[in-house]
Amino acid sequence: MDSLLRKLWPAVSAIPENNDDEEIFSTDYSIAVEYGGPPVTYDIPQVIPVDISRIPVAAPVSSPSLLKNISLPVIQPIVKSRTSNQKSSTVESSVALVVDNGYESIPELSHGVGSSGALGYPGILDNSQVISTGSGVMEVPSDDKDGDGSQDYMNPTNSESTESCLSSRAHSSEIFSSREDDDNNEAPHHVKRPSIVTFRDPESADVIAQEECCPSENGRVTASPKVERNVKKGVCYRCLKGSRLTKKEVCIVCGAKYCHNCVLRAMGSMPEGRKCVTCIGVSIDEARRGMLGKYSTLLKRLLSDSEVKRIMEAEVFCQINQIPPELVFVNDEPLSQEELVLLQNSKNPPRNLRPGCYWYDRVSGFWGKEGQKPSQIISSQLNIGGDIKRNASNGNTNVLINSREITKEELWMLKVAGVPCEGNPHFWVSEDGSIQEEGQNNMRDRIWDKTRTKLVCAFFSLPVPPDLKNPSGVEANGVIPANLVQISLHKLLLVGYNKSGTCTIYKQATVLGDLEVISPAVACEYAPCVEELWKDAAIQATYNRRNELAMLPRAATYFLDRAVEISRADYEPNEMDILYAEGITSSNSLACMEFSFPKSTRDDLVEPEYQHDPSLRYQLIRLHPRSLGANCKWLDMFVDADILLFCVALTDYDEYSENGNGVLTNKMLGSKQLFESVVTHPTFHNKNVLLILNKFDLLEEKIGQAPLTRCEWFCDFNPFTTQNLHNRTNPSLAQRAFHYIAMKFKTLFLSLTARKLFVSLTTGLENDTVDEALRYAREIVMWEKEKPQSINEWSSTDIEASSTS
Ligand SMILES: Nc1nc2c(ncn2[C@@H]2O[C@H](COP(=O)(O)OP(=O)(O)OP(=O)(O)O)[C@@H](O)[C@H]2O)c(=O)[nH]1
Ligand SMILES: [Mg+2]
Repeated sequence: MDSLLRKLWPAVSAIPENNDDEEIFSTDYSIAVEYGGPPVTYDIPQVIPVDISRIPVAAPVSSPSLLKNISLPVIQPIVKSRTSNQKSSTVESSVALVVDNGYESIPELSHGVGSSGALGYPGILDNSQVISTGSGVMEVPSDDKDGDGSQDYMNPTNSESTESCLSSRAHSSEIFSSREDDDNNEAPHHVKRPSIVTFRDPESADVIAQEECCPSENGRVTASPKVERNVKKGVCYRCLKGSRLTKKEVCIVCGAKYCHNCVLRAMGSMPEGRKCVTCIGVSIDEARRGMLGKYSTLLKRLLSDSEVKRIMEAEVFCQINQIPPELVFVNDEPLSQEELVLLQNSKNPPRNLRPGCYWYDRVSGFWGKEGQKPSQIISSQLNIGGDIKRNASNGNTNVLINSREITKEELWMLKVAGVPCEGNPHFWVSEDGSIQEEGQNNMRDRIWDKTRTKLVCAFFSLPVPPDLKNPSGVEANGVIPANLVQISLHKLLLVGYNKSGTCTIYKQATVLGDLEVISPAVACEYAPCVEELWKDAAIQATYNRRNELAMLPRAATYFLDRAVEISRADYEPNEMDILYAEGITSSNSLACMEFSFPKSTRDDLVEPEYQHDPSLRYQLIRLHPRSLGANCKWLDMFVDADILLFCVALTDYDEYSENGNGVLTNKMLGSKQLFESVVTHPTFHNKNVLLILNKFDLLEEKIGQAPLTRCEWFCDFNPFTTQNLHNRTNPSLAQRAFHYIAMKFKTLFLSLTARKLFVSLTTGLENDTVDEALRYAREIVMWEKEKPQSINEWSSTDIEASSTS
């Protein structure tokens, strides 16, 4: 209820910033490793068979612009040998075809053992075919009739025409052979194995892409090529030029990024969408599934609309890019192809389905990620997956719905719907929301019939039946009635020690031109709900005892008396309203505002899944530490927060605050203590935390006069030994101090939670820095949503934050 009331309060604003030079900040490639689930395990077969029919055939290249850019192919099998003194079952040699695409000079093969020689090829290609043969063991594919290590489709006699060669091979590559040398002649299973294939872009002498291959039962190559980042961050993976600011297109398989000049050369005609030619025929990286079909401005600049459309269609619909059914687990069982088709073609299929573990209540249609509350109500009665388990959503309420123990949020929803939940009942809920207690005959009202149920669902991000969002089934002018739309909010909870700057950050956010504050629209949407809520007897009884509510700001009563009037669309604040609003939102307990990120030029710098999405809304909730209550008990209210933003003033190290008993506490130690209490609170178990180190401008002024060692926690700070400042040649004392403090918090966080802490640097008085920090928070939230769940068959991707430059 408290959160409902909070929602009614007027909003204000905020800001953070981001230091992008340090690895600990926005661009932190180790994130993927840390959050990427259990180690990936692969079974590597002794020989990966070659099936020429699987080599993708590109659509005919009809476009002059494509022809101009992709030119002609060079296909290079590379033999990679490994020393035999590696552990048993290492790969002795492996061969891959690498396709180049130019008339340009033939690169040297600095990797791989072997000699190179020309291959026959018609006309212009005669001298541009290079094949290297290995001294290691090399399996000659059955198609290789001449035994030269190449497949004979490259032979002129097998080529129908130059153009068909171009269209089918300029964009294709295939692993055609590999062999393992195992002491026992037997490959051990479920061990992480060395990469068996090295792909190499002949023009990028320093860029190596490695692939871990796993042909699955259905013949699909579920390999996850990985690009070794032995190049400078931000540069193009082909020409090695540019910076993070250079617009780039990303391969949906291996994550290689190519600049404007190289993208078409590296990706060819893209018969399966945006993949390096060496990645064609390989399943996409599941962490990039969200990118499918979302093209970038870079592509649009290079190609015509129809070409972009064709590529995007291929990317979305081609077989190899579809979700592998065996990677979708429903109630602990992997789906078959038929079950996946059934699920995806049902009337209400899961949105954005990704490989992962889900639970499905086929009686009510509730659907969610394993261990989490329901996220959607999909079609019921689908015969897919196994039987639902009691602990499917990790509920701990002793209340069951259709044999599943429900979560705390669902219990609140039932209570608001007027369902008595005493005595650990087991309810049966059908698709239309009719609810019945087990062993009782009395069928209750449908839980969705009450407006307040929908309101609670919106607040706790619980799903409502799709029909409720549009009962008529017809969209009036394409617009769904606003008050019935379930709002999907990402909640950012901002907490910090006294005077750390949370209030300033919050206010910066509401004046910040980079955010679209959408509170007025929200107020209109919720007007009918507010009215119903305000009339509710329980609310009125609570409100009548407002003198006992220490957390309720006095000024709030001014507005709550007029809650209905204020929530109306035609409400206009008078001067008194504006004055009182200031009293609510300044430093008092709690304030929240909703916003979205408008499209920004910076979007072009990041991968599509992190770009502008107008349908996504964010809520910034600023909570004062004195509102946390004993043992931070009020943090329970924020169980649905997506991320915690913890603000620390960098200047606190030599400042003291006095408690009610006159005891002085070092503010940095006070901040540390609050940090420990908040991040170890069960509410934030497994939630991401972004540490905002604020007041950097003041630190720069102060650090010269007041050494950091004045705080006992920082007693070992030695500005001359602080490492890890990467390429920064001459960091200032303040920068060293900041880095040191960040590391202290990171180490502390790791010791408390065994997780990784994200860090951002702000000067709360500067808009840009707050904007950067909020965008960084968004990326962390999005990444968390996108990342595949704990299945071992693929690796998660890294993120490159938009805020880096
Ligand atoms: N120079 C500078 N001043 C800042 C910065 N951030 C906040 N301040 C100032 O620090 C003081 C405290 O900031 P608040 O935003 O009120 O801090 P708070 O976290 O809301 O703390 P409470 O007042 O206890 O609620 C204010 O005077 C701000 O103007 C910053 O980055 N640089
Ligand atoms: Mg304040």
